[in-house]
Amino acid sequence: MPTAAAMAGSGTRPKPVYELTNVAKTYAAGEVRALEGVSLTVREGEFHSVIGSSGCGKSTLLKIMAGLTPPSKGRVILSGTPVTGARPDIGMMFQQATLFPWRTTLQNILLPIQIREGKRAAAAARSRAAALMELVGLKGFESAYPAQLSGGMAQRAAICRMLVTEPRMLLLDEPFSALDEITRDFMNMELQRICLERSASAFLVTHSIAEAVILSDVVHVMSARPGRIARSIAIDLPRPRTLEMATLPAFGAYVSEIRNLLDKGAFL
Ligand SMILES: Nc1ncnc2c1ncn2[C@@H]1O[C@H](COP(=O)(O)OP(=O)(O)OP(=O)(O)O)[C@@H](O)[C@H]1O
Repeated sequence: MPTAAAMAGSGTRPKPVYELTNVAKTYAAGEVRALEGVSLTVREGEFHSVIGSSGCGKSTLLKIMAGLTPPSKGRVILSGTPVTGARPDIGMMFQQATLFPWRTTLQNILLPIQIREGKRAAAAARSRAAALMELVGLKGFESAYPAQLSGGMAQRAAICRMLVTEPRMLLLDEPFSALDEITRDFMNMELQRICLERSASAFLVTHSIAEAVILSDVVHVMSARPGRIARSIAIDLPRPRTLEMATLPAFGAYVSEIRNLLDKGAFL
């Protein structure tokens, strides 16, 4: 399968999904400049990551893209229309699974549909939710409560909840950072598989350079506050990516390039 970077070079570029132009954000009546002049384009089926030092504005960027907070300046377009609030075509996932403890796993997964379309629509989506649970290895846990799930299983349930509305765009804020390394690697490969199967686009906030490189078509390196995109690096490794690719010289070269940029952070 050609990489997104290779497709970009061949002139058959997929359509833009997200287009951010000169996005800026200030907090505290302009006292805190969190983001400045952020412009980027995520195309159909592409996986992008953003990496940068703590407090450089990564989560702020994701919240703006999700329509959870407005930019102070600039434009955010998703599938041709401005993002002005929460949208059904966006799926989000955070560091904590935040499942409701009094609802079963299946009921938690169906919740976004119940909230948006009511109980009848949620009931009609049960078989879709069950298929998703099978896809992520949760078959048989439909009636289990969150307290009966391991951390990895709870995150898998959160993936199902994110996907049940069939979003084309996934926004991910360090979704697996609370998991142990082995589970995290496994979940990242699952995430890739799901994105490839559904041609979904994704935008991931991470602190892990290796995670960003193994998953992404493009890694955006942010400068220290106010966060700007210092460099966008196209990762030209074939898909599907495998964990073994971390031993390739090209992988090591990307990791070193990003680490060097981050080390110079304040001067970018
Ligand atoms: N609601 C808010 N009010 C005031 N300042 C805020 C608010 N939210 C974020 N900030 C500030 O904006 C800056 C960017 O915050 P943000 O959470 O986006 O950074 P981050 O890169 O995601 O950090 P981390 O990697 O530590 O999670 C920080 O200096 C933070 O203190």
